[in-house]
Amino acid sequence: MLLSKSREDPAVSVFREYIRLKTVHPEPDYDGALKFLGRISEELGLPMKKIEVCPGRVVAIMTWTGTNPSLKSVLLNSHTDVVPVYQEQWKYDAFAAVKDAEGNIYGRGTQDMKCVTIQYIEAIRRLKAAGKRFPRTIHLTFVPDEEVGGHKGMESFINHPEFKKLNVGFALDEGLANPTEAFTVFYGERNPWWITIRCPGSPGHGSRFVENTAAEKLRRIINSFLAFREREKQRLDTSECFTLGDVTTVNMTMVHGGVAYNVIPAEMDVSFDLRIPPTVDLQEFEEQIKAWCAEAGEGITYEFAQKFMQQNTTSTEDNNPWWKAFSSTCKALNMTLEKEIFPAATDSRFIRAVGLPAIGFSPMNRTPILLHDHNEFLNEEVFLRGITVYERLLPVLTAVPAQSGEE
Ligand code: MET
Ligand SMILES: [Zn+2]
Ligand SMILES: [Zn+2]
Repeated sequence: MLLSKSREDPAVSVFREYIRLKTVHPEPDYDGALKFLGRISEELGLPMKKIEVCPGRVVAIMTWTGTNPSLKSVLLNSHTDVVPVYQEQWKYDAFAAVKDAEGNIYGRGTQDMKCVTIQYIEAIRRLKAAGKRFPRTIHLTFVPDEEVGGHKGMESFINHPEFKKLNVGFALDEGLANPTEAFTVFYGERNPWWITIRCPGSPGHGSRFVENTAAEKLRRIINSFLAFREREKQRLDTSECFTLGDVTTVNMTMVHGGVAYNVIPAEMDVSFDLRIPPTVDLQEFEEQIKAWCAEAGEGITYEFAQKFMQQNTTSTEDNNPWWKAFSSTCKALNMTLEKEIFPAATDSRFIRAVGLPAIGFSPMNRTPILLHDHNEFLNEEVFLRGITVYERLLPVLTAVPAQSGEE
């Protein structure tokens, strides 16, 4: 036991230390994360800037200045927060970073996305130790609140003057594990729409056939949305080439209404989580929602809690120098890439929304997709291989020749 512990790669120990920080919602220990990152910045000899983009919400930026700092930079983004756990469903404490005999490290954030944060850091540690310098500057950004929508995190930061100062040319952010030998890369995302539909109706005594009730309208709304859900599911199930990112998902996630068993309510509300691929015409889609509301009865209104409207995707053509740099390095490492639309949402959507290219990539092959799930884990060998991947990617990405518009 002692022997195996003493043999652990120091990068794995740093990863496990980071997993132990409870940056978990609803009250993430962001101070703990900033302290940890501050120490790393000293170890690496890279300056770290802290920008409070909203009260209590700090973005940390570590910078490795290039030999030609007027060129656009490469951004390595990661979020520091993680989603809550159902501890009773876990094999081990979700914040203990237990490593089992096979080298699987268990913990919330092992896949989403504390692995990537430490892989960036450890790749840079190795490159610095080898005395390397690169033409383009590398910025590492560590952002809060991705898991609660990014409003007080990347969405605020992207509009901050400090973000403009970074002069970003290309960004890497998180992706997903892949259970096969291949690695998945994401060049776009589905748009999250969170909608609540309010169905007003005539109230009355629970013993009567009242006309125009909220519940009848609610039922029609639910039927329309869930029938559409079924059609989209069919489309995914019957297609050879579609992945989840290519169809629209609809899930009914909340229902509210009613005051007593025997009072017909004056209003009932239903909420849906919709994820819409970038190929869908969003105006048309909203018209469809309006039509469902109109068909379901009088007075129905809707409201969005989240309505992302940007549909930019990042080029994965070989004539794009960033993609070429990324994909040719992966090829040289004998990695097979599967290009997909990200089925959920990440901070990349804010980066792409301001017109910058961003690739979602977490180098985890031979790994089941367990983000947000019980017993999230990552094998230490897969983790260590990922460091090597970034160690190879960074010199190539930071040596992409100046493009037109760059001096
Ligand atoms: N990453 C989380 C998700 O996809 C939160 C993003 S906000 C839509 O649900
Ligand atoms: Zn994530
Ligand atoms: Zn997540």
